[in-house]
Amino acid sequence: MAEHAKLGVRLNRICCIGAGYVGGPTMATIALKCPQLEVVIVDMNEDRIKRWNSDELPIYEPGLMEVVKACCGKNLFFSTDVKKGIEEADIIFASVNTPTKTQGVGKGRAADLRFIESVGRTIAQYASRSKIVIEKSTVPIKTAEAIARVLSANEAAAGGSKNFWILSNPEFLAEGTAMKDLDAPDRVLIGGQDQDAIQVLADVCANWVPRDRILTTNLWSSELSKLVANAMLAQRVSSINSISRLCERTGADVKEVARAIGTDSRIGPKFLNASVDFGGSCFQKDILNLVYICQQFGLEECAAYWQQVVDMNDYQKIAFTSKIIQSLFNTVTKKKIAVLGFAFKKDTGDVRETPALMVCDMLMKDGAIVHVYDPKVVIEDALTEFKYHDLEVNKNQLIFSKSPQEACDGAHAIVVVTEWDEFKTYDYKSLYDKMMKPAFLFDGRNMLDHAALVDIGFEVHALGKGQIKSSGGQSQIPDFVTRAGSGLLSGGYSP
Ligand SMILES: NC(=O)c1ccc[n+]([C@@H]2O[C@H](COP(=O)([O-])OP(=O)(O)OC[C@H]3O[C@@H](n4cnc5c(N)ncnc54)[C@H](O)[C@@H]3O)[C@@H](O)[C@H]2O)c1
Ligand SMILES: O=c1ccn([C@@H]2O[C@H](COP(=O)(O)OP(=O)(O)O[C@H]3O[C@H](CO)[C@@H](O)[C@H](O)[C@H]3O)[C@@H](O)[C@H]2O)c(=O)[nH]1
Repeated sequence: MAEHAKLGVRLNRICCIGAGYVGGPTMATIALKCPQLEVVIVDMNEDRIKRWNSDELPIYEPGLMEVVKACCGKNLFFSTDVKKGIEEADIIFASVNTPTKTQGVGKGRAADLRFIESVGRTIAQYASRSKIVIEKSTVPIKTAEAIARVLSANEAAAGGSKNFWILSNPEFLAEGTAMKDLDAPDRVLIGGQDQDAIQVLADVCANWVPRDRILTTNLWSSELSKLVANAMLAQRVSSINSISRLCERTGADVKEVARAIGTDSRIGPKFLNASVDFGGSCFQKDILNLVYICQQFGLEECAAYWQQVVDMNDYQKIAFTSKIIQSLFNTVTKKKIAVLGFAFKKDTGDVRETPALMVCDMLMKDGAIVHVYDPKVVIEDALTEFKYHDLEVNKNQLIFSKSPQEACDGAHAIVVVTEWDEFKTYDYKSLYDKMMKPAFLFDGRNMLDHAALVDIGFEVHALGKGQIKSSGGQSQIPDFVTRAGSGLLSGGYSP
């Protein structure tokens, strides 16, 4: 069994604690790229492990099934036996969830570190040799110190002499493109205090990642960089979303503005798509975490700066949904509304912090009957997310449809929340024919051909655009309505 000459750790067996959206794809990629290594992913969630070992993986990610199929049972294993996983591997990744605290000190902002702490304690309990422990989870700065203290205190109490080298190796994959991101990452970041331990992980990654893309830093820079990367990305979305509101008031088109500014190489074109909001399990939680850390260090102005990114995100969802209600003559009571897409972005079934949640909730609170169609999301996951946010769902008001036709049939409006590619391919004429009139369409992703939809007869509202005209340049709203300005029945229509 290969052993590191200086550290004395065995190099051919990796264990990952946490078989979620990160642990699963990340370790499957290591198994594929490093056939000489054995990779074991352990999780306390039995159902999740059962699904990883089946043909129905617990998460949907393009390309993931192929990699799991290629490696599972050869050098990739999924198990609930955490003890054995820890005992047998000397390189251990912690890829457990780090959600926002929902109670106590720091409630609603600080990261809940109980899962990461429990990993430290479990390693302390079962480790019979020295180990390299790698933080894969996104954690607040200085978490490595906490893990090190848990491990060393237990080791001292047991009178042992094992070493634990803690590394930070944050993950930058995005859902929906995880396998591509892992295959060709912009960079791999490794933070640590011991250069030999850093080299062990760098050598694993160098099996497929060019060395110049493997960045090494001290522990604290690495931990903080992950939070900052997410904060900067989310900040771009909030910035363009704030401009989308201004565009709607002024007649500028947010897509044109994004293109105009994005061609400046200093700004760049990515992450400038206006949307209903940035969703997902990471952005909000990580910014709130950053806000909390700034506050902990007395940096109130810095905290307020980043808090505004989250506040803008909340405002955008409310503004988008309010516009739907206003446009539908200020009431959606008993009206069928078709919501296309429930996932927080395309190519995933993940609904954590999806904007669809607040959009549906606001519509239902106003009395609407919401019919959702999403190609991947299952209703149980959606209901769990409503519950997690303490949002009540009347089951007669939230229906998951099996097809877009079923969702749109008899609806007053279509609301596009997720940018699934298939939404571009629908026959909107036949959907329109079966809808109530006027038939409204709200494009929360600016992804459809708006002029063509106006040609069909839809009244189209797109994020960050003023009044949408037909392909022949005709206005879609009768003159007397636009002249009447923002009266209630005109739906508060802006130019
Ligand atoms: N989801 C993403 O796209 C993404 C990307 C980059 C980083 N991250 C970060 O990675 C971490 C994991 O995220 P995720 O989305 O994979 O979470 P997840 O909830 O999908 O998976 C975490 C898993 O850890 C398991 N777990 C928790 N404590 C455990 C313990 N003590 N022993 C065994 N299993 C345990 C849970 O049962 C769960 O299955 C988070 O810190 C997150 O912020 C997530
Ligand atoms: O121009 C844009 C880009 C994104 N979004 C939205 O922003 C959210 C997040 O999108 P994305 O970043 O693509 O997906 P995530 O899977 O949340 O990935 C982010 O969060 C991960 C977890 O930390 C990081 O690893 C990734 O690097 C980071 O991109 C989604 O709702 C997107 O629809 C926009 O509205 N407009």
